[in-house]
Amino acid sequence: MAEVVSVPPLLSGNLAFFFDLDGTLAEIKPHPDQVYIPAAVRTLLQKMSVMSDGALALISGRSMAELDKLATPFHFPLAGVHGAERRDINDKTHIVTLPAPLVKTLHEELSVALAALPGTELEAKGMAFALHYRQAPEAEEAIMLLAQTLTERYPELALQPGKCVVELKPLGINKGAAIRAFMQEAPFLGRTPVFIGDDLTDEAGFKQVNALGGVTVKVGAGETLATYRLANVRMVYHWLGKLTHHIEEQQKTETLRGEDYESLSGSL
Ligand SMILES: O=P(O)(O)OC[C@H]1O[C@H](O[C@H]2O[C@H](CO)[C@@H](O)[C@H](O)[C@H]2O)[C@H](O)[C@@H](O)[C@@H]1O
Repeated sequence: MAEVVSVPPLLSGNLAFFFDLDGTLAEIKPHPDQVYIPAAVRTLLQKMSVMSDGALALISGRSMAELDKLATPFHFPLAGVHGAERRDINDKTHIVTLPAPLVKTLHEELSVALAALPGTELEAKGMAFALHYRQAPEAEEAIMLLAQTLTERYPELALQPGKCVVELKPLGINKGAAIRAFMQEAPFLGRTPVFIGDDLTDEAGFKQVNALGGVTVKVGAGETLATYRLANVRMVYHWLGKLTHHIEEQQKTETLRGEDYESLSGSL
């Protein structure tokens, strides 16, 4: 386990940015529908995307449809549902599905089971299901047992715990694999990956980015494989603001140096 020492430095070089959403770019809310990314932060993300030639992607447990709504009016490369859905820089989608009969059976079975646990909520995402218990913390054990039973019964499934949620997702799907896929393609290829996340689902991303020699940042408390830490979502916004300014200044300096070089070569 890497020792988490400090806030991340202001980074330089050719960077590729990967951002988790809930708990990183947006504050955790009582209900998933209440979440938003402040307009100023969305604009900052677009600016960072332009500065990195488009090498910025959102990597989330949410569906891509939800990510697009939350990022509006901007359109970023995306990995949704922990990587089961991916939209690359050319808008090509890469989707991992579960067999339709299994999705139907799971939907029916989970709907009945959660109806018997007041305050819990089922979020159906096509190839994955989130079993929320934020409004019913007393149901945590029952939810976990239900998810474990289903993953044992259906080997196509994997269990993904999170903040007041347990998810069922296709086996082999994780954020690390999604980041690896992006890093094999332009404009991400050859850049240094930076990944910021807050939850257990982000650990696979941290592991992958560490292996690629990148920069990993955990938001909030808890054990992690990330190298750096930011205390909360507000600190993420603050750091992103400073980093964007820093990169902008660096790029201005490089442009000026390039112009100096051109005028010097012209006068020779
Ligand atoms: O990978 P992420 O972008 O962090 O998405 C993880 C899950 O986020 C959502 O649930 C979580 O956030 C909700 C809103 O703050 C909160 O009410 C809930 O308790 C959290 O578990 C989302 O609903 C899930 O689909 C995502 O997988």
